[in-house]
Amino acid sequence: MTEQAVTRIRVGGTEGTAPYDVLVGRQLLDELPGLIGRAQRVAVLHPEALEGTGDAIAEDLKAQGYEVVAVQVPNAEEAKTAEVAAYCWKALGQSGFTRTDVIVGVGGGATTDLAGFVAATWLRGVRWIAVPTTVLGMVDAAVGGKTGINTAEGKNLVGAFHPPAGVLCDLAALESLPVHDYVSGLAEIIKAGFIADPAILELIESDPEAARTPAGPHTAELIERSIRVKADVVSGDLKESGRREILNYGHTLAHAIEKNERYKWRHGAAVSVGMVFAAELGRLAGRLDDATADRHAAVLQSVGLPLTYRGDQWPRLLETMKVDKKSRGNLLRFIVLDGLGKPNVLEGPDPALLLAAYGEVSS
Ligand SMILES: NC(=O)c1ccc[n+]([C@@H]2O[C@H](COP(=O)([O-])OP(=O)(O)OC[C@H]3O[C@@H](n4cnc5c(N)ncnc54)[C@H](O)[C@@H]3O)[C@@H](O)[C@H]2O)c1
Ligand SMILES: O=C(O)C(=O)C[C@@H](O)[C@H](O)[C@H](O)COP(=O)(O)O
Ligand SMILES: [Zn+2]
Repeated sequence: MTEQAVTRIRVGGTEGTAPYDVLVGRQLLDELPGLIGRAQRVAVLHPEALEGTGDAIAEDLKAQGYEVVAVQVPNAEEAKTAEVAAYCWKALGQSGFTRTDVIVGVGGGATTDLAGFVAATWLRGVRWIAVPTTVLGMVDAAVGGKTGINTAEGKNLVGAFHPPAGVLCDLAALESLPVHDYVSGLAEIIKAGFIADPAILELIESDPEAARTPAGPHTAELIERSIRVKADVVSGDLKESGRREILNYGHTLAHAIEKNERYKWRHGAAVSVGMVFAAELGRLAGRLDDATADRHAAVLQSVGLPLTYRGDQWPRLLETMKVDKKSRGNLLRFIVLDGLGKPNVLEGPDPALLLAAYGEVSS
């Protein structure tokens, strides 16, 4: 039997945190005990949709001699609440979970955001390992140490920077992912293309239909390139004091849409609309050329991502955007492009410019 190739991408340890590796390949769960090390207890957090996977990992770890605390959480954004975090803290407390024990988050970005947040807060911080099972989780959410939950007032408003000890991206997991969720993850891949690695856009544009499935010829390359973009950025700026803000491209509007939809829209779908808006904002501000701005809608639409949102919701969206984490006091700040692969900040745009840019995505 030929050995499967595993790609290892290092995320640098900055700001007092340890470096770690993101592994991309197949049959990676054998790596888990090595990352867990000498812990006595391991809490395996997984969503309802991955009950079978969660159970299999738990059984495997028990066979290796660990005491396993299995914690099943709701699917998707329903897991990113203070109530679910409290449920997880209770499970840890009742099992006697100590500072040398380890949390493993298995699932999409919602689950790993929650698992990381529980790890960041339990006993003021325990080790955790991410096992992302969605495209979006692999290329973005599980990498970089942003962890958190939502509140009624907005997306990811409570959280902590708490990098994982390792990230295992087992491409086989993507085979059970519904196409809607698979495509949602492509939005963050396309984001990486626009902000830093245009080769990503070319790969998708060469065969958009194939990009929609894990069987596509470029799946591993798209995932690895996007992880490299994220790893490069967060390695230099863990706590978002500067360059890391570029990863928020399209997110100012996206998070407002998600809140407006009571977190029923997938994050990637909202980011897609948010990037069309940000591209138009860049164009209207005189910073982005027409061809690159138009390329956004073209590539996003080609894979089946949405480009529009309700026109009548603009006043509510604008209100929500004011509590975006990039805002400073009353100053709204957006990431826009000064050209392909040249992200930059646009501060305090004229409200008329924002409204005009919203016209581009308004349905
Ligand atoms: N921390 C970060 O840096 C960061 C980055 C990007 C996104 N995010 C967050 O990630 C979240 C979105 O993540 P997502 O798109 O992965 O969605 P998700 O976690 O909501 O998962 C989508 C659905 O797929 C199910 N699922 C997961 N893996 C599966 C599999 N292999 N087979 C079948 N079903 C599966 C989940 O249970 C859920 O119902 C958002 O909350 C977003 O804010 C965080
Ligand atoms: O890692 C980052 O930094 C990002 O901004 C990546 C985003 O894709 C991600 O959605 C992140 O969770 C948004 O963070 P927030 O600080 O705007 O809540
Ligand atoms: Zn995102």
